[in-house]
Amino acid sequence: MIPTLKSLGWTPAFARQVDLVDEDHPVRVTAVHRSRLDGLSEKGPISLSPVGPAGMYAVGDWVIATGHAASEPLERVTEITRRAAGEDSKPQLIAANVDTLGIVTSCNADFNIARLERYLAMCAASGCLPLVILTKADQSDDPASYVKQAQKLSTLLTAIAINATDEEDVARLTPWCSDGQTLALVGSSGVGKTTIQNRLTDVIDTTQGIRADDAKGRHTTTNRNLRAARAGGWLIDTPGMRELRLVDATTGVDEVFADLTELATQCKFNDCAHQTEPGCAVRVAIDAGDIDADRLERWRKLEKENRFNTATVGENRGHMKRLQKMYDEGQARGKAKRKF
Ligand SMILES: Nc1nc2c(ncn2[C@@H]2O[C@H](COP(=O)(O)OP(=O)(O)OP(=O)(O)O)[C@@H](O)[C@H]2O)c(=O)[nH]1
Ligand SMILES: [Zn+2]
Repeated sequence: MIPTLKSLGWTPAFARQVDLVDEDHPVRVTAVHRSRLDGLSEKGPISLSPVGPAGMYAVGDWVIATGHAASEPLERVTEITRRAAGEDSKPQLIAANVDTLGIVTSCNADFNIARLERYLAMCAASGCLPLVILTKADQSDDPASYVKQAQKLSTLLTAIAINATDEEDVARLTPWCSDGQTLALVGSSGVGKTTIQNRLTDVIDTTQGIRADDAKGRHTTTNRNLRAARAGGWLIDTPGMRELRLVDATTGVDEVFADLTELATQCKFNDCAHQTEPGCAVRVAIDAGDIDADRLERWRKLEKENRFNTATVGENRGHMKRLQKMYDEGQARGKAKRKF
């Protein structure tokens, strides 16, 4: 089935970035290879050559195709990044334009508030809406208590308890993957991500390919990374998606711990560490039982980790920027005709 632009997730936020002329048409990136992009447009699957290093694109990006040349990615609505594997901390793009981040955990020992907060901070930094999916509800005596605990973490999030092996239960997730909506799932191994994805999409065999036209002839592209949901939306599932770490989430941490950051503004000292300082509003709230001391500890830990990650990533980003500038200067070809 050939999708429409709207069903691919094209919105006014992207439309207003470009003036389409002649043969130009928007393409959603479905896979990023070393020197080639797979995409899907109103005309069907297409293979594109990137305008710069392939690393500047992510699954879910929108580009403008002129023939088989891709423009640089249009400005993203959301952006999920992580630190690359190993100890160097280059930020790595995982996915773009994901509307909802499904944070999957189970109604059992996997359920862990600190981990949820970490994912929520990352979600807030990416710009996605958080959806907490509590699986294995069928194996818990009291799934509602897990929903309650998760819901307490943020008014922005929706928490749902399901049995991921039950078709009807999983169907409750369709509002987040219908009408061109893009959903991505994160969570520990074994919590049920694959089970959910297979029920939301028709393609069980993830290696199944679709045919695509290419300048060099016909070849096979796989739709493994951006999978069509039965309900009319999309699921992003990339290897990187499965192993996310907190990066550049300063705003995210502040958002998840808004109650604490708000309180901290009332401390007597600007640089209050909320330990033994006089006039500490946070300690007063803890002593009064309004705030959990553990929560303060988790906040400290996340802030510290995030500060460290952001510093090293920032250094790398400067390097990436210089590299990009070189590419930009060398290649004026096939760029999107942006209005601004
Ligand atoms: N009873 C029950 N079993 C579930 C549920 N969700 C997942 N499972 C089972 O848990 C096992 C692991 O599920 P997966 O979907 O493979 O988990 P995953 O998150 O994709 O794991 P990774 O691929 O390792 O990241 C499978 O045997 C599922 O059938 C649930 O809600 N209820
Ligand atoms: Zn304080």
